[in-house]
Amino acid sequence: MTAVIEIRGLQKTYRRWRGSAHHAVAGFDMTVEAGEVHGFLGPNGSGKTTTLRTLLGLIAADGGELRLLGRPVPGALPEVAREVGAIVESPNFFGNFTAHDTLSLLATAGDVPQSRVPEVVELVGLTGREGDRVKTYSLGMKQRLAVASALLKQPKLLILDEPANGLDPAGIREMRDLLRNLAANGMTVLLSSHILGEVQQICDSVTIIANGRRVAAGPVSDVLAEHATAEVRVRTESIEQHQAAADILRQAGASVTLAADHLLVHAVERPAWITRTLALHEVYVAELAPITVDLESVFLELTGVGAEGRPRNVDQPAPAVAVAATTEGVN
Ligand SMILES: Nc1ncnc2c1ncn2[C@@H]1O[C@H](COP(=O)(O)OP(=O)(O)OP(=O)(O)O)[C@@H](O)[C@H]1O
Repeated sequence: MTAVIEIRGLQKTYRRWRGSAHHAVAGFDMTVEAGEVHGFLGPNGSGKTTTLRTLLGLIAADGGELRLLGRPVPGALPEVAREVGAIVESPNFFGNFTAHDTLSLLATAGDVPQSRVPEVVELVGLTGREGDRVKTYSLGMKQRLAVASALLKQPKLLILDEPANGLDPAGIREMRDLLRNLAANGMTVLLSSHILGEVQQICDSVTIIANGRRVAAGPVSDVLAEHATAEVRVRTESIEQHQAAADILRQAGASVTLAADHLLVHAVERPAWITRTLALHEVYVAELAPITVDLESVFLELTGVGAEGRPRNVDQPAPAVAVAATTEGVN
């Protein structure tokens, strides 16, 4: 596979009021392969927008290497910009314009043939509503119009910062279908998001960031498997047997927690072993349920902050301290 986005050792420091330096991104790596939908996750203030803005040349990095579609940026941005569609800041559309007027104007400004307008309207599912004024649109429709505007130039890569922000469940679902549809047509999508259930459903792979450092990366299934707890919830035929069952399993070498109405057996490789071990003592299992791990619990575990104020888990070595802070961040 070919990497469409490569970030190595990215550093960005903002100079704050009274001159204190804030390392918003402190040596960060990310790789997005062609054709995948990649989720970029992190808590508020972890450095997602800073990373995306640096990648798009909207602010300058203080260190590290960035490549888009194999070309170094910001140097090659003039050549690759046409192949990258991005919505990093919420776009403001004129409420009195229709979606068609809006896209037509953007097509003219971007030197894109007008024939592309109905194509993108269809791609984002606005066909039939393109003649309505934007001020009559729901938030979800405005987001889809934003995606349509980013698709005008037929980019190979689409970068979206929090595309589902503020959307209701129906809007989130529409956005999910839209992104999956784009990916099915060969587009690479990078989306930053807080909506972890959605990311788990849409994305092939993820990068998780906390305090400007990467804490996990890889295919969603691998990240989940790495952090799977391999716990099994067990209920026996009668609740009175739970203490006896816990004793049997402990004697056989398992680690067991006794809860009010079930047992939790930790680090189990083969749940069938529990059934067999208990049956040998004539204790029969009524429920045997492996506890599944979801992206939300992994995210909370990985981005949790330890006593010293740093993320508990960082999967990259500590970088050299960022070079002198730039001035974009003065506020
Ligand atoms: N222009 C700026 N000047 C100073 N500090 C900034 C500036 N922009 C961002 N920061 C700080 O850098 C850190 C990273 O911010 P960033 O916006 O990249 O995070 P984020 O992960 O996108 O957060 P959110 O999910 O809330 O949008 C935060 O502590 C933020 O306060």
